[in-house]
Amino acid sequence: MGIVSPESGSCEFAAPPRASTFRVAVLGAGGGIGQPLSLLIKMSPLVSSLNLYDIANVRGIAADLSHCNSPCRVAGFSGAAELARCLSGADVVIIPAGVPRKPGMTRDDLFTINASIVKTLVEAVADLAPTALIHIISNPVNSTVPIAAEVLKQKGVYDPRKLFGVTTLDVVRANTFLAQKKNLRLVDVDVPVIGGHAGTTILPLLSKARPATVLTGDEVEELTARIQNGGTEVVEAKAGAGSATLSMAYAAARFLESSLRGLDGDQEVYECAYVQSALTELPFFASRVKLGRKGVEAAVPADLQGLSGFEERALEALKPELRASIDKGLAFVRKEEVPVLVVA
Ligand SMILES: NC(=O)C1=CN([C@@H]2O[C@H](COP(=O)(O)OP(=O)(O)OC[C@H]3O[C@@H](n4cnc5c(N)ncnc54)[C@H](O)[C@@H]3O)[C@@H](O)[C@H]2O)C=CC1
Ligand SMILES: O=C([O-])CC(=O)C(=O)O
Repeated sequence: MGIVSPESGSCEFAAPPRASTFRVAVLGAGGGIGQPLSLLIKMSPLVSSLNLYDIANVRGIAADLSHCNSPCRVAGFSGAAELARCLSGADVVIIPAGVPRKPGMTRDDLFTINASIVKTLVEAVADLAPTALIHIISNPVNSTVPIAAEVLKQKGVYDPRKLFGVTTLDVVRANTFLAQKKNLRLVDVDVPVIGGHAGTTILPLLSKARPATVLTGDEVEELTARIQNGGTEVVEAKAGAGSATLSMAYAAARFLESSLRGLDGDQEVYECAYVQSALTELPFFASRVKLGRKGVEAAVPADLQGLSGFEERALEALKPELRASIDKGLAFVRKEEVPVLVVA
């Protein structure tokens, strides 16, 4: 629509709308992450339809959000009987359904409950939105992503380019903590984070940070530990009231935006994510990936080349735990005996 400029009286045209808009479903939308994430998605110009699903009642949340005067249409679906309608036509399905940690728990302690939740939800996605991108937030991500992959394989619809464990919060924390430590302009900072999403499997590559930053050995160790323990820092501060929700919603919204830009044909869209990977001997691994029209276009091997000695050692050290978490997820779906996982 043209806009008449009061100064010149001429008719100017607003920037053309983007080529595409997308349909997004959030499963677990009533929770601590689901609600603020849904608000951020409602604000996205790339999203035309937002479907909220939870076993709890989300109709009120949907009604509330729908009053925001952004164009995205919002609908709420509560209870398993409404899941099919929620998923129908989705381009991206985001899954933050499941229980969060309490102080003293590891992410792996959530496996008992969350593995079944993720399995059931991904079975429905496989049946009803088999071509959608799937963003898994539910912990333990190191195992829930292999669970999802195995479910999709058994259903005959697995496309490894479309399944992601959301590790963006690790990058968000790494950027924030490094910028604070070295007094950098936050907007310029970018730290790739590889490996997985639990304790020492989270490996920030500070030697690859942009802008290039000189850090002492002690600074690297201190920053690495803080990034690895970022989740626990929040769990302890919340003292029994859950884990990170607002920063996670922010991170998940960023990852969604990047995924949608990729789907929309934007070039040079990169994010770190936990995906099926051939970068190491581990079948799933978080690294920087290029996002495109079909999801992951390629993993970026360059980040793993020329690591510091500290990073090399940390990478080798994380592999046994990450492999055990992957095997535990796969065994759960294959109904094999679940291997015992020892985590710090
Ligand atoms: N990937 C990451 O970086 C992060 C992952 N998380 C994980 O995200 C998950 C959710 O955390 P919060 O939102 O804080 O928990 P929450 O307990 O506040 O919300 C979870 C929601 O899931 C719903 N839910 C449970 N079972 C369901 C099912 N079968 N179908 C649909 N909805 C279901 C619940 O009703 C609830 O509304 C946890 O597993 C947590 O560990 C949390 C922070 C960061
Ligand atoms: O720590 C947790 O349990 C939640 C999480 O994954 C994070 O904040 O990184």
